[in-house]
Amino acid sequence: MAQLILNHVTKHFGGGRPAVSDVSLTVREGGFLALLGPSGCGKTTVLRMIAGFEQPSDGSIDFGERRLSDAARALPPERRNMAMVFQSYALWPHMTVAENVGYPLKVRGISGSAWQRSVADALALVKLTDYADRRPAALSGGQRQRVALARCLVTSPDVVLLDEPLANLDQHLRKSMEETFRIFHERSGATMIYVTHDQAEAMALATDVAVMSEGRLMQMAPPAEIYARPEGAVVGGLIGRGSVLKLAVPEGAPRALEWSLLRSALAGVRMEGAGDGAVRDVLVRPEHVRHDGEGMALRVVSCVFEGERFALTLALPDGQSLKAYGDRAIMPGDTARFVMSQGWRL
Ligand SMILES: Nc1ncnc2c1ncn2[C@@H]1O[C@H](COP(=O)(O)OP(=O)(O)OP(=O)(O)O)[C@@H](O)[C@H]1O
Repeated sequence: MAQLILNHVTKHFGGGRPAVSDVSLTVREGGFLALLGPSGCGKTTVLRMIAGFEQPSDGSIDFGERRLSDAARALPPERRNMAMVFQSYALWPHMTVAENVGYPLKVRGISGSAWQRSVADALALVKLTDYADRRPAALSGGQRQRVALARCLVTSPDVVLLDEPLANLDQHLRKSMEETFRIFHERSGATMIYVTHDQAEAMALATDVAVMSEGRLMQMAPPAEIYARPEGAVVGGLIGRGSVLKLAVPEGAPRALEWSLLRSALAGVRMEGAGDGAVRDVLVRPEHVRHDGEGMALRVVSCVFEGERFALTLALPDGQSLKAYGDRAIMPGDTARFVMSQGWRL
């Protein structure tokens, strides 16, 4: 096993902005990297370059000491010991579950009891032992995705690439599949790279989260770190459900902002050192906004019951919108007092 290293990787498909622009990152050995970002930001292109389906226009991709590709040459996909799981599962409809799972072994000339054993182990891991003789058409979406995972497991890949593998499943199934992915990752020891639109999924599964925007890597960090200390408005707006506010914050203020400072900024008080151009992006998490008699009076725009709490949208004096969580309903249109216990300067 080794680290997967992308070194200043760029991909042009011709004309206009590159699909991927100067991306450098290292996936730790056995790590689980979630690649997150809005549609068209280049996530799939990064994955396809790692798999070997696309070649970088510039930069290089290494696995440990081994050069996988650069602009001059590229190792073909079948010589990378990687496996890719797609949104569409890509199962053979005429083969049984066991035959689908064992197909990559057959291609490698493995048969007989070695074949049986590997297929049985892989099916056991994804809890599909009893489904070995079924055809894919007789399986649910989640079961099909587990067959695709088992098929990728039999070859003991160094790297598993997953392109939105849960996109076609309902919310409940996604949760249980997350657990399957976690077990799969632990047992296989493979490095996993997971492309998703869904930040909650990324946070739940990954050891590291990389956020891309317009072909560029904006930030890469462990989930708790990227949540607590996002860099810039794109990452701040994408990770979690916070509000990115435009506030006049004094030059030299700390990144973590306390209520006293936030209150002055909200009240439009000109602070020492805050010139006209000192409006900055400040992230405020809904869990840091609480109903408090000592707080600032804000108008409630909406109040939605989410089961374990109420999700509120509040209007700041200057019209900006702020999300908050509460433990009781407040009528839209009413005014209540709120404190923001902390903010984060992006
Ligand atoms: N084969 C191709 N030829 C030309 N342009 C391409 C090709 N593949 C991707 N692109 C362009 O590269 C950009 C990045 O695409 P990519 O599929 O990597 O984004 P993505 O982040 O995976 O998006 P999504 O989340 O919608 O799948 C897009 O503008 C896309 O149109």
